Amino acid sequence: MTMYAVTNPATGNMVKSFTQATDEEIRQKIAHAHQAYREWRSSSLDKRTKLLNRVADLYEERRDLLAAIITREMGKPLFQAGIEIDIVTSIYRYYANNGPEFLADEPIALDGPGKAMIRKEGMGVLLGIMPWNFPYYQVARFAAPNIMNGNSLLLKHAPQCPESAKAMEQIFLDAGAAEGLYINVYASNEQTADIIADPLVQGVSLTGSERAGSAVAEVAGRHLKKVVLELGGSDPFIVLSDANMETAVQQALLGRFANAGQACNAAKRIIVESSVYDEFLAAFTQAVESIKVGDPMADDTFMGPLSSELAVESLNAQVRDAINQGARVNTGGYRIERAGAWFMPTILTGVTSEMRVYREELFGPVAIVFNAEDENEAVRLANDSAYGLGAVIQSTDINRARQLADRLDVGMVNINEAPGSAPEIPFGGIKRSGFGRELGRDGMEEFVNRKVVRIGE
Ligand SMILES: O=CCCCC(=O)O
Repeated sequence: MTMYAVTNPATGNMVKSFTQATDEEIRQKIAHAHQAYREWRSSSLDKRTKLLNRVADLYEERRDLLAAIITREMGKPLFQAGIEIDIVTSIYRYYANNGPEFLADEPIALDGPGKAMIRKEGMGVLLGIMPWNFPYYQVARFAAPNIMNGNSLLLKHAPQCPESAKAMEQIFLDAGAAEGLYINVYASNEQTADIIADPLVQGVSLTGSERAGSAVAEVAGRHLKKVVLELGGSDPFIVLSDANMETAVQQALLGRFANAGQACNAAKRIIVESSVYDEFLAAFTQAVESIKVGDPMADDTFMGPLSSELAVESLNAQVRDAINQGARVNTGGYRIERAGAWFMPTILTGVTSEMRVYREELFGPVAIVFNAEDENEAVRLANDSAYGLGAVIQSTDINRARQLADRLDVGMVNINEAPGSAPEIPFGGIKRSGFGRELGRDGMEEFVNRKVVRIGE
């Protein structure tokens, strides 16, 4: 079986396949990464800043080429792929510019004589396991802070992203990184477990499904390795009675249908206060029906195919289950019959707790809209989920929205903003959405040795 391959989801055709690493090659890669860490851990902060800035330059220079690679790998429209690369560039620059300050010694005020401080050092070789939905961005969130920390990295990307994985490794090499500082590895799940178990590997960061998260955490736990998990979400998007309707509709559309709805923090459950439910639903349906679905290489396409045949089959099964149990389809609701992995932008209403879509993450272009009697009912519905990643609140009364934010069981709340991220803002969730944070200062503190140095008088 060819595990690492590019299959264009717009056509269903396999374009290229890549050879999986042998066990021996993986052992060598780990040893190289460890050797690179031994040198990199004592490199100057100036050298680290220069490397990350050079990486950012190369993302800028190769923007078009890199964008075309992921459009082919996972179907993201070309202009959205370009935006992803711009965000990646800003993440590398953010850590290049702010990393040295985050790594400064922290003096500790002592009650007695002497001096003490926390110094921050790299921990060693880290493994990143990254998904296909934002092939460059997900890697940047892990790579930029950890290269700045003085760690070295092994990257196991999704089997459908071998070409972007290779392009990212090449960028590090071309930017002047020492051989072994950033290594791409085409590994199977079994080999990945062996990498986690290897004594030279100190930690693992995974962005992906709950299934992958619990498999990785289990192996990491057995071998006492630190883990960061950024898993799924079924984020609520709450529209209060005093929301600006135009903003709410526009941000719900972006929040649910950008990247064909394939984002952990997408606005998957739209919960609308009863007094504005009809108005919102009518305007939202009209907006969803105007989404331009088509060739992801074309400039005016907003939504391309889903990432793979498997993705479209799973989504279709969830939607069919809901329809069979009485959910209403306001628009869409079906697989587009043409070669490739296409699904119509869809709105479901009348969803009840017996349906799979009520509890499961919907990783595709399907919005569920709930009618909530009032604010309390909106909070109850929002929190009735095993996930706890993010939430959006739409209201013109900021005090009301802030109070409501305090009642939501999530890691992140956006008020009057579509879900999204920025290099300086920590990203992560609670409950079954995982633990740990990426981005911002918090993202640098996950895999760092906060070494205490105490000096007696
Ligand atoms: O799957 C998670 C993607 C997060 C995208 C974002 O940061 O907005």
